[in-house]
Amino acid sequence: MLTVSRLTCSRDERVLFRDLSFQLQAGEMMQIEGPNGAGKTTLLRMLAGLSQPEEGEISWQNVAIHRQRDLFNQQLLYLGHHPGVKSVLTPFENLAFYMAVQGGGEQDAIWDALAQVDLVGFEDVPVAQLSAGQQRRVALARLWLTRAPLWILDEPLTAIDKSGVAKLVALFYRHVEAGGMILLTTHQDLDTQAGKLRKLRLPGDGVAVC
Ligand SMILES: Nc1ncnc2c1ncn2[C@@H]1O[C@H](COP(=O)(O)OP(=O)(O)OP(=O)(O)O)[C@@H](O)[C@H]1O
Repeated sequence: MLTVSRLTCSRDERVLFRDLSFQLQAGEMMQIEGPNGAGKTTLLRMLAGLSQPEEGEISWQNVAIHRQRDLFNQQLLYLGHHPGVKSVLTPFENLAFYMAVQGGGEQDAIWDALAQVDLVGFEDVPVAQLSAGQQRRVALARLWLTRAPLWILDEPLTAIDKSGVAKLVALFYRHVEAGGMILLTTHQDLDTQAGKLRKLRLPGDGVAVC
């Protein structure tokens, strides 16, 4: 369970959110909504432990995340705006590296992940030579490899074509149905399984609405 207690954040003297509190339980997916500049990325980075809140606390399984940094990082998959893959390596090498960091696994799993994101045939091409959408797909392929229960995904559907989006959204719902947790931002409509998606709106004026 991820617990957010009374988080406050301002940028350039503008309050993005104030006293923000919520819990995300196993089996839940929450979409952070709001206009450009409302603070969605800022909030997700904070929840991933990449920046500190001015006030408030973030806990994972009832322990503050800054007190269990390594454990929290093992339980988390964070995908930010940038693909976060090494551009001189190939898709296969990037995913093999990710598997090794996770503690190893079968090569078949890498081929399966490459197939899921339609990159079979491009596995040996340096990432720098792939299109923007393909580079994004290399990063997203980690979702098929990870064992982390908590996914924090900033605009995961950006630059992805229609069939890719459908596959990803199906994976998101499978992950939460299996007891995982997802916090994500997207400007796309995810209401394919209404009732299973919680929403948090950041209007950008400091008053968030759950
Ligand atoms: N490192 C920073 N220093 C100063 N201001 C920042 C910093 N990062 C973000 N901001 C400001 O904080 C506000 C919120 O930015 P953020 O990227 O969180 O918005 P967002 O809701 O994710 O927007 P978008 O939908 O455009 O991605 C913006 O006004 C931005 O200029």
